[in-house]
Amino acid sequence: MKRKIIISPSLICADLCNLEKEVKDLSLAGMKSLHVDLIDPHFSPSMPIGIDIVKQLKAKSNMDFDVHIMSNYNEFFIKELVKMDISSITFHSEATIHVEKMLQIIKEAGIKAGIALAPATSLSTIEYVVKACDYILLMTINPGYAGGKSEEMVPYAIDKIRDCKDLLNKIGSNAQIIIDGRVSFEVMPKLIEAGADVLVAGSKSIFRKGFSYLENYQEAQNVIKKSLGE
Ligand SMILES: O=C(CO)[C@H](O)[C@H](O)COP(=O)(O)O
Repeated sequence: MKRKIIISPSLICADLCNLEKEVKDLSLAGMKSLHVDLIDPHFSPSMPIGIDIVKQLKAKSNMDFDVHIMSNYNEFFIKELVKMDISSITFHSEATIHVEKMLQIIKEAGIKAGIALAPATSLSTIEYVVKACDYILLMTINPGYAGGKSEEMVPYAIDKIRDCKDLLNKIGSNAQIIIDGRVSFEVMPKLIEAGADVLVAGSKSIFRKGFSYLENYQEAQNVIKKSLGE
């Protein structure tokens, strides 16, 4: 089957004062997926987006909302999100005692489920539950802030993606690998070669300054096509 790479722009990189217009513009540029971070203060004091904003935006958009919970209150957020028309929900294993229970609540609602890992978290923590996952989200920066002010992707990001792909192959899992954090046009080919399926696009690609969303998305598509040898 032909390999497909999805670009999922990260909502926290958009103009937060104009979210409805921003989501519309991203959709008009041709993107189908939207990465939505729900962050509590344990992960980042910035807390850019709350549950009511997600609810209102979803009611106005046909994009596939790929929600990434960065919170210690997973059960609360998951139970709210499953009432909405959300496409996928990922939550952090580091912040969850009952990982299987969370996966079960999401799957029973007919929503795709994934586990997210902060850069320093070992892949061994997901080994026994990978089969129940549709996604594994690998954070390639330490969670919290978009914008690429100082921090670059962690240096072991590519090795970790390769190791994750090997683990999925070993277990016979079709889970897709989502990469989140400082995904630039320059690094995309390496991410794709290592096994990434979904690229969360932020300040260094879709939200790159000086270009429209359409121009940035077209560039991303060109990079993807080249990387896949199309
Ligand atoms: O999860 C995130 C921050 O915690 C963001 O999705 C991610 O950082 C995207 O923005 P950038 O590409 O600018 O890093």
